[in-house]
Amino acid sequence: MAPQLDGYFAQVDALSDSFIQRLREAVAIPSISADATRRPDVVRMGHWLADELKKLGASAELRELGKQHGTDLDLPPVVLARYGNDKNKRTILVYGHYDVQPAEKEDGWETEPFELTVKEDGRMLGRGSTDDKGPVLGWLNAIEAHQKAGIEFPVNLLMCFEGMEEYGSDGLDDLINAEAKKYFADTDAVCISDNYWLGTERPCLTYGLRGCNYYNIEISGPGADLHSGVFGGTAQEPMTDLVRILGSLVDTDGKIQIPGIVEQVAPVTEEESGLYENISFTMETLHESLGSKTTIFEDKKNTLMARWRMPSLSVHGIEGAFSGAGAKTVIPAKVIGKFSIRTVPNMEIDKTNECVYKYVEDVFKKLKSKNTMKVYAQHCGKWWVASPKHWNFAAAAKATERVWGMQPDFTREGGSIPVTLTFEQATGKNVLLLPMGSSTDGAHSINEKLDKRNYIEGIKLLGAYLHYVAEEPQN
Ligand SMILES: C[C@H](N)C(=O)N[C@@H](Cc1c[nH]cn1)C(=O)O
Ligand SMILES: [Zn+2]
Ligand SMILES: [Zn+2]
Repeated sequence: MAPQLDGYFAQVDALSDSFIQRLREAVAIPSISADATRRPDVVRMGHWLADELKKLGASAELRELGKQHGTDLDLPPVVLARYGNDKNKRTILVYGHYDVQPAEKEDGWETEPFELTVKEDGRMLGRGSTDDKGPVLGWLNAIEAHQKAGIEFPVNLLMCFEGMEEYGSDGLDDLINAEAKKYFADTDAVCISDNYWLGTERPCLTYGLRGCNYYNIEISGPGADLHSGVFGGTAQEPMTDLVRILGSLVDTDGKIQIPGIVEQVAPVTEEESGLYENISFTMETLHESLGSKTTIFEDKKNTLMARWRMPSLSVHGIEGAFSGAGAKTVIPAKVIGKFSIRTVPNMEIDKTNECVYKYVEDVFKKLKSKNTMKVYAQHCGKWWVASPKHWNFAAAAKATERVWGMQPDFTREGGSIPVTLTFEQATGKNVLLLPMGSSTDGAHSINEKLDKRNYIEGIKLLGAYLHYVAEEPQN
């Protein structure tokens, strides 16, 4: 089956240094979507990607999305591209994102975050290496290896790469819905490479994601930041109110304290209960990727369920608060607390928001503070669960066996890719998540990396998947 694959694999190996160089160039562009001052870099990254695609002979265009919600800031463009237009071939739509999370060397990075550093043990450190520049470039590299090996590309490839995924995919839903019957009209299936293996050895195919509702709690009082020696004890402090509210949202064991949240969660079925034991995941691997043994649960089943099919609430930070080294005796005048809830079936965005607003307002009222409080959702994306019983998954499973020599685990993911559900609903086609990186990659964290082995074998996997897609019979 898929006889040309050996030639393709040999070409990927031969081109591996230039594929790493392509990733180095991409990592060097600090395309941080959450930081407005970096917006020109995000835009530059979109242009760089479109140019790389054009050099490979793809037709690529930059689609503007208008202004960022509630601001005067232009959103970065979406890169839409097509490679191949043969009516006798299947058409696969792939999605990825070219924006990254913020990163500063001072956060504790071993290396400069925006300089790809390849270590002797094969770790390729750099912001965006695994999330999601490595996987996005995987598709481009697969095209190039086919061309250089003189092997016919097995499918038509449609590509949609956005620059706001790490900030709620602002504006993308509208574009996907508008293009469903136009640019994406001949899509037969969708593939997204933007998540991770559960461990470091066994690859996986993913059929579910949690959603994410992201909240701000704004508290203000004094007209300006104050000297705590002069005003401490005389003014009510926004920060004091905020930490009391934030501290009331969730307990030490992750139990969400907001009424009406866990009540929405779908009950565990008997069939589902048996699923977890067969997944290759150990608490030791979790400790390795966590960098500590501070887990809430001691066993695999409860841990996987907590990640995949239960909601969680995380407190992320406080805008406006003193957070530097040393000791600053300031009373901040206005602080914004940030937290999010990862949502699961059958939670609803609006119902969850109502529960959060009511709870936060009640807690604030009980504080009897004279300060002003505002709570609102900054962005919300829905959870997604699909059926892995589809030729799209069958092709990916065969490709995994061919490249990695083992069957993949079928997993769900604790993270969120807000547009997955939009693609499924807008195109009416099956969506598959086919990860490249592993559990120790540290996406969103310091020292984010992609192992060279996962990058190079991952490029082989993406190409092999497309060959098996071309061979797979209709369901
Ligand atoms: C799984 C994916 N690589 C990812 O990191 N997604 C982000 C997206 C996001 C940001 N805000 C809300 N969702 C994530 O899961 O945090
Ligand atoms: Zn991310
Ligand atoms: Zn991502």
